[in-house]
Amino acid sequence: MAIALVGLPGAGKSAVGRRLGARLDLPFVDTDHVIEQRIGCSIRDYFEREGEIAFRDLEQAAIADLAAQPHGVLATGGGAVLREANRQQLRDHFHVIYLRSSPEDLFRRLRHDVKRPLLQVADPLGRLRELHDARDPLYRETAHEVVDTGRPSIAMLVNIIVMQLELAGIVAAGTPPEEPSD
Ligand SMILES: Nc1ncnc2c1ncn2[C@@H]1O[C@H](COP(=O)(O)OP(=O)(O)OP(=O)(O)O)[C@@H](O)[C@H]1O
Ligand SMILES: O=C(O)C1=C[C@@H](O)[C@@H](O)[C@H](O)C1
Ligand SMILES: [Mg+2]
Repeated sequence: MAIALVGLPGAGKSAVGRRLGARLDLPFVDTDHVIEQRIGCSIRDYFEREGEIAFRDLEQAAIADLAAQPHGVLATGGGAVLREANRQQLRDHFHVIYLRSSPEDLFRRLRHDVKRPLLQVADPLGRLRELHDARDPLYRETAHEVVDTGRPSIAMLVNIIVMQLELAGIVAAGTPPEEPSD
């Protein structure tokens, strides 16, 4: 079984994906980590040194490799849907879930973050609004399901996703629920 999470930076793809993988007893893979292992430095440093297009090429190669053997829970980078080739690979080989978040919620979560290169600007909330407007249609086009992340905790989101996967017949019913620890 192969599940991919898409959504804006801070939507919870890594945090939710890791716990969803543990819950379903599936390996968890984060494309950002795969890329960092390949380049041997942080994405932020690579962005600064080589630029966004070089990063997007690496991201496309990583997604193509992962889609060739789809298995487990995949957290994609926030910009993975920008390229048509990635949207198609994800849609064709994974059950794709869009973790939708408002720019305001994301800003609250990420305002002290220094790791996300696209948000190191004077007006990060404005930047998140632009990213949301530009990418929301692409996330929707890629995803088989949309889950709103505004109110639920990470543990609740895992429970909601598992319930939806059970209803859709993608995982067997009856997986014990996540403890609400956050
Ligand atoms: N539903 C939520 N409630 C509370 N905190 C959350 C929620 N979702 C994510 N967070 C927190 O927000 C921060 C960003 O989450 P995470 O790193 O999982 O985002 P991401 O979607 O993987 O972002 P990126 O695309 O930049 O990799 C983390 O500190 C995470 O614990
Ligand atoms: O939203 C984006 O374009 C990005 C999100 C991160 O996950 C990384 O993939 C990178 O920082 C780019
Ligand atoms: Mg992440």
